This record gives sequence, structure tokens and C-alpha cells, in this order.
Amino acid sequence: MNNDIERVLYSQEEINHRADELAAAITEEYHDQNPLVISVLTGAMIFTSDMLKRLNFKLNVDLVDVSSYDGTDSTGQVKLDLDLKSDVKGRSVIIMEDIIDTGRTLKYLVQLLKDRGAKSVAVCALLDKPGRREVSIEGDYVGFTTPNEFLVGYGLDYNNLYRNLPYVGVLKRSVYAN
Ligand SMILES: O=P(O)(O)OC[C@H]1O[C@H](OP(=O)(O)OP(=O)(O)O)[C@H](O)[C@@H]1O
Ligand code: HPA
Repeated sequence: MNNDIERVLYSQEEINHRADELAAAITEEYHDQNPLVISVLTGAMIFTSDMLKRLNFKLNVDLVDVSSYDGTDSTGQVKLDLDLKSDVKGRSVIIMEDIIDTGRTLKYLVQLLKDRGAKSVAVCALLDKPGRREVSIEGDYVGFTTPNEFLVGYGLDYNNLYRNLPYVGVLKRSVYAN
């Protein structure tokens, strides 16, 4: 599995350090708001788990599953595969994502939550790839700004592989180019 990685971009240690900083900023803003933290499956589960352990105040957790990628390509169609259990009306919501790429996933989700009456919707993303953006959306709390390369590990996948790498790395082109 590690042989398929061209280079490591962010090590576990770097991610841990950045997660501490992001959690401190979120805590300052949300510690008295009882926010609803929404993890976007499947990619965000590892990052969400790391963040939740650092958010030491009253909050609720829910999951949503949306997908739009086929291999390394965005299909452009965001599908809601699993909906939330919670009512978001009047709630301060924080979405946890692994990566903002074209921005389509988050644009869809933020709109959905606003349509359902959320009081506020913030986005916390481990990675942001602004060079690939196709719709206008920004993260409120971003771990790292990345180059335009296909990344795997720490939740990010290629065809549902590599999610369990304990770092974020660039996938070798030879793995997906024909
Ligand atoms: O900004 P975008 O271009 O929309 O890309 C970002 C989304 O793509 C990935 O999800 P994917 O659809 O691959 O599902 P997954 O989380 O199950 O891997 C990733 O986890 C983000 O949710
Ligand atoms: O670089 C990426 N890697 C894995 N999944 C993704 N979804 C959007 N961008 C990426």
C-alpha cells in the first residue's frame, strides 16, 4: 500500500498539531453554543474522530453520507446516500470534511442545512484544494491548503482504498493512469 504513494504531504504529527490549533479556534467560538457537529462520510470519519476528542464542551454529533467521485474524477452529481437523524432547525452546525476540492459536496450540504433552518453553518476541513474549485465555497476552519494533486490517506480514498494510511500522501499516477 505504501509503495503506491509518491510522497507524504502531511504526517500524523503535523496533522495532530494542526488539529490542536483548529480545535482551539472552534472551542473559542462554539463552547457555549451546543453545536451539532456533522461528519461527512466516509472520508471525514478519521479527521472528525480526532477533532471530537479535542472539542471538550457540550455538543451533538450526527452523520451524513454524500458521494460524488468515481475514481479520481468528480461526477459533478452529489448524491445523498444517508441523511441526518437530527433536526438542524435553529442549531449552530459545524460540518467536518476531509477535503474541499471542486466545492460541490459542501455547496450542496451547506445549502441543504440552511434550507432546513440551521441558525449557522460553519465548515471545518482538514484539506483545501482551492486550485480546483468550481463553485464558490470556503472553509471556515482549514487545516492545510494543498496542491492540485490527487491525495489519499487519513480518510481520503481512491476507489475506497488507502483511507487507513495514517498520513496524507500523493497517490502515484501509475496507480490510476492508463
Ligand atoms: O469538493 P468536492 O469536489 O465535492 O470533493 C470533496 C468530497 O469528495 C470526497 O468524497 P467522495 O464523494 O469521494 O465520498 P467519500 O467521502 O465516501 O470518499 C471527499 O470526502 C469530500 O466529501
Ligand atoms: O484528492 C482527493 N483525494 C481523494 N478524494 C478526493 N475527493 C476530492 N478530492 C480528493
